[in-house]
Amino acid sequence: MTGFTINGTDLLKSKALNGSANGDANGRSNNYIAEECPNGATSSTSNANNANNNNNSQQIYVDEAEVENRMKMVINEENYSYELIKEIADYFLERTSIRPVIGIICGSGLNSLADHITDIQAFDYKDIPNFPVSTVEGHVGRMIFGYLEGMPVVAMQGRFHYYEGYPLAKCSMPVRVLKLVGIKYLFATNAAGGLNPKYKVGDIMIVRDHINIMGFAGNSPLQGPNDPRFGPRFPPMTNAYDRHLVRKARKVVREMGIENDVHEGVYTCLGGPNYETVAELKMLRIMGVDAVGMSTVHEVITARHCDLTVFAFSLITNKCATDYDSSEEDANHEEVVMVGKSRQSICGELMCRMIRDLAQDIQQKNGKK
Ligand SMILES: O=P(O)(O)O[C@H]1O[C@H](CO)[C@@H](O)[C@H]1O
Ligand SMILES: Nc1nc2[nH]cnc2c(=O)[nH]1
Repeated sequence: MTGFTINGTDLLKSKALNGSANGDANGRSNNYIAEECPNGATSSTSNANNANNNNNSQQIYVDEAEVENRMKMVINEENYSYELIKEIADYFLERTSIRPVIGIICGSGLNSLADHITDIQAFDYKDIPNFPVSTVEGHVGRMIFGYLEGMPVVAMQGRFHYYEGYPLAKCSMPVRVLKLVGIKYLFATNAAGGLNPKYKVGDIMIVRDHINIMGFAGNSPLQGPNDPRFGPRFPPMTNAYDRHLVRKARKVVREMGIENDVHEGVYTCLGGPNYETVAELKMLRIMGVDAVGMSTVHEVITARHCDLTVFAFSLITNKCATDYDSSEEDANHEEVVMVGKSRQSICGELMCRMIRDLAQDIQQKNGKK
């Protein structure tokens, strides 16, 4: 329970005195008074010393047990332990005999990528213990196990975004689940705004690299204690997007005859949910960004940390306006989802051909052993 005193008047005194389950008879011993300092900082002192404090400063009563509970919540939210992630992985392993080699994350409007999977076994996120739920339109919220081009795969129809209120570590926690389920490759897809002036709506950008803008501000999915069972404290990111898979994508795109509509470029993730201002987009372009989204980067960092091989592509769902007189329509999620749906067959074909090619490589490698 928290209480507030303003100018010496205890606004929640009755609650503080009567309602504290953990406090003493006066409901006070486990409480702290946080005093608002003149410079706006907050200092905490045991309320035993302050019970009679009647000065004009603002005071905030904070219940110790409540603080502890909230700290636990924060720690648990942001740092899913290895054991908890293993429990989620085991939930799947106990319910399906499929042992996927590739994990696929379907971007906004790209749920249909999973339609190519056969012999499916599907799990709704809401039924998976300790799993978050999808709250964004265009993200179904289902984990699908099955076979694609003969390869055992698992696809996430729906991902988690920072703007939904999930910390980055929780947004990318499913990648660790998939790692413990056994995948070796992560194929991430997303919808993104095209910042490179050459990109058209409906084009595809093979992600060559990313700029982790949220990381510039110290926000990382790997923040907090490192568990070496997942990976090292300081993982490198120079080969974040596997160069062999990028080369393979180039070949596949040529075979499909779509090379004029496909590019290689740099993706960045902003926190969202708002789209960018013109000034922000100009700055991102100067930095070398080709496509802007609100996902993928933290998933890829988490994937590389646990040594998964990553391939990613963005579907360009809108063109980013970099001048104030631009005739581009304002970015909006309806358009994003609609373009996703209208380009589902080309995106699906790219994904299937990549996986077919990769399956051949794996078979060849295994044959050589
Ligand atoms: O990255 P995905 O999930 O594909 O979706 C992108 O599209 C949505 C905005 O329209 C945001 O969620 C952004 O991240
Ligand atoms: N941040 C961002 N995310 C998107 N997702 C789809 N389009 C966009 C965009 O223009 N900006």
